[in-house]
Amino acid sequence: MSIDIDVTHRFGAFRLAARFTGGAGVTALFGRSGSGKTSLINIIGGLLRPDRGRVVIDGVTLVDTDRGIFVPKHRRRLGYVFQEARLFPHMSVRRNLLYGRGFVPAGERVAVEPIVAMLGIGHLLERRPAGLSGGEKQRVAIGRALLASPRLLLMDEPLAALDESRKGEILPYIERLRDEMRLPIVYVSHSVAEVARLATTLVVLNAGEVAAAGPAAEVMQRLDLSPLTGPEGTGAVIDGTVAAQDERYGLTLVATPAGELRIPSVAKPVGAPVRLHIRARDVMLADRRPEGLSALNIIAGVIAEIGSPVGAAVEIRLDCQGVPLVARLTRLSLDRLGLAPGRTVFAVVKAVSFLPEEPGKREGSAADAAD
Ligand SMILES: Nc1ncnc2c1ncn2[C@@H]1O[C@H](COP(=O)(O)OP(=O)(O)OP(=O)(O)O)[C@@H](O)[C@H]1O
Repeated sequence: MSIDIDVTHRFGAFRLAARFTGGAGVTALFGRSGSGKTSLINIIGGLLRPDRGRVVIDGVTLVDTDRGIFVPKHRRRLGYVFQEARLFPHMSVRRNLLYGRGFVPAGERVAVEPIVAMLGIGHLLERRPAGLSGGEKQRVAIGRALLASPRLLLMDEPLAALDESRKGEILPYIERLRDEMRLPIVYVSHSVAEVARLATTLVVLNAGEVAAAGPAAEVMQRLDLSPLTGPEGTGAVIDGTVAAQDERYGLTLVATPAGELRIPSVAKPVGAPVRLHIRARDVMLADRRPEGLSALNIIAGVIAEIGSPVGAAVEIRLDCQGVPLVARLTRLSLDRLGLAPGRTVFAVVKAVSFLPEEPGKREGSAADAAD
């Protein structure tokens, strides 16, 4: 699977000039409001015809302005999920689901039952959209998109209209599309927590241009991007696997190349992949291995980079056996500890800082009072 985009488009004073490649998994388009995310996903979906450029999905050219190619949207075999579910109010959930399927050639239709089961919407089939919760509507919208047998799913802020607990309800389903159905997804978001959890490839947009694009873990740790992600956004993404469950204390041990980390329990079997997002503000540094701390995770690492100070704060990127970690300290602490690139330090991360299964709650500080 490959996504190959190189387009320019002008709306008055705004100029979109974006070039990036994506592949399997989730390609997240991330950026502030007005950075061009929706314009870009609309160009991929065929809702917007770019002034110039090319859109090639899996070797199939959908747009090539030089060659006069513009495949209309209904012939692109793409699924679209918007911020609002946009279901037909007069139709039952079942008829909504089957709507897009009618346009798919008989031999290429996917079975309805597994998708209904995967999204947990079997009990809703005879209901009308008006009676459904926001999260249920979005699951139906995802089902309708999947039943159109798309080769790529486009999701434009699919969680933005939902409250925090509904977001947490939908995210595991999107992960299942990515991991079990292996459906490539282009996902627009301005939420760092969502991107950290879902993205395989991360494309950061700024004022219509691509500021960075690449594997999510690599892009997330870049200190030079923190003006775009905001102080809440900087952090590291670590991919690990479940090593053990500590049921007595409600913790999960996650194996990473930097060592085992303890996080609040996740309901996954031993060996299952787990992605951890550790925000820079949740990481403290010590110049020797601390003792007698309540924090459960102490990770040794070497200072790889010290970012440019912003006000009192400075961000520091560590290399912990190949695993990145970003810490935000005051400039005062940096000087007091005499930190410099190449020095070995110990990062202290409270177990509750991880909360990998509930990214919606990560935005706040609900967990900050505990260890
Ligand atoms: N149809 C249009 N006509 C004129 N200007 C437009 C049109 N669509 C988008 N724009 C402008 O293009 C810029 C990028 O908009 P776009 O919706 O792509 O950004 P975005 O990153 O998706 O923002 P948001 O997160 O707020 O949805 C904005 O300045 C917007 O006002």
